[in-house]
Amino acid sequence: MSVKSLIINPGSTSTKIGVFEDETLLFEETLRHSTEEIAQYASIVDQKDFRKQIILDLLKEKDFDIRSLQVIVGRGGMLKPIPGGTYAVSDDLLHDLKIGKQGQHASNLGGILAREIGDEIGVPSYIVDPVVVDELMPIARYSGVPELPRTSVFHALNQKAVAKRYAKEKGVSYESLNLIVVHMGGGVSVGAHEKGRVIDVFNALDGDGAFSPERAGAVPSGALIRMCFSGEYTEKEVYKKIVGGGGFNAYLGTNDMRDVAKMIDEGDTHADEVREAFILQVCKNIGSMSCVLKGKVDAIIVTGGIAYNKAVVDKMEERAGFIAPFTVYPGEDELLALAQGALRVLNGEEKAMEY
Ligand SMILES: Nc1ncnc2c1ncn2[C@@H]1O[C@H](COP(=O)(O)OP(=O)(O)O)[C@@H](O)[C@H]1O
Ligand SMILES: CCCC(=O)OP(=O)(O)O
Repeated sequence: MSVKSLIINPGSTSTKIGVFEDETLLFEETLRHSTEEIAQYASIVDQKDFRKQIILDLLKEKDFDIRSLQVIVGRGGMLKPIPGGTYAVSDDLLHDLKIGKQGQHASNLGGILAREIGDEIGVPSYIVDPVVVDELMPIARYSGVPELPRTSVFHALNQKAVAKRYAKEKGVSYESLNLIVVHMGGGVSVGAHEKGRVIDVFNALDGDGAFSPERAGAVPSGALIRMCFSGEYTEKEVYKKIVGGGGFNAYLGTNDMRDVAKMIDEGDTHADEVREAFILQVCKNIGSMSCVLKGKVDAIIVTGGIAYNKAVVDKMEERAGFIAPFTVYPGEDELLALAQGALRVLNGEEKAMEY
């Protein structure tokens, strides 16, 4: 019997929704959220009803009977560090998504909404390869301050999905390759995949990588400490400068790279410089990961929404193409990867992981 699934993928700048029958996509929709729209809500959990309504409206518009679904699958969020896999949204897992065990990010809403809608219609809910999948090698955890270890927070689902897609296209196994995967979405993550494990990654949320449409990435630590203790800002205000209001938002007032491209086309030299700085930072992250892989890099895979921007990708290749050949998969394979994760469990190919 075939399985109909509803897939919910909340990102920082979008909500992506898909309905599948087994692995066949019946319909999908991506709704983009401007900074102003998101700013109306004090916290991620406060966005729940707004994002739920978008999903229910889409199903209604498609005249789709929600009761014909057998499973709801959400993108997994800021749980404790865990191995990759498919997890049922248990009470413990739901609790950790609600409190944001490792922090606040839109992906926390994936599991919360999957469980809420699943419970309403009496079907199971799952998350797959959440953003906290942790395969770091021990030495990658060192930051220089023992109380502040580096952590694995990244686009695990899509990084793994595109790496496996690349391996399949080359007719080899993911476990035989060394890859650098660059995901450029609302956040940016650059991961070193060594023989099927992400042994090092720049944390995409509030970590040490490149700036992104809405995040600061690494900032000078002394200056940040002085800002924190200046008395001019609350903790929440400083955090907002790092996550939400950082990066392109801070420099240009938009989280949408298409706006940035338009500004540049219209002759805005400041916008052009900001974009060049972004490209430089991402390429410096790629260079770092080439050392993690000791120079043995089979390919650099570029993905995420910003990978649709040819000018950005061409300039990146100009700077970092000497390391390894580039392969570009614009957007992401997350909806299908989520559907497949649940199907593997429902078809008995894999056991659901225990949280
Ligand atoms: N077709 C496109 N061309 C250029 N930039 C795009 C395109 N589609 C999305 N983007 C940009 O990609 C970023 C969002 O990427 P995405 O992976 O969809 O984000 P998220 O899932 O984190 O919300 C935004 O800055 C958006 O403007
Ligand atoms: C929290 C890590 C994943 C991430 O940054 O996702 P978005 O780009 O969708 O915000």
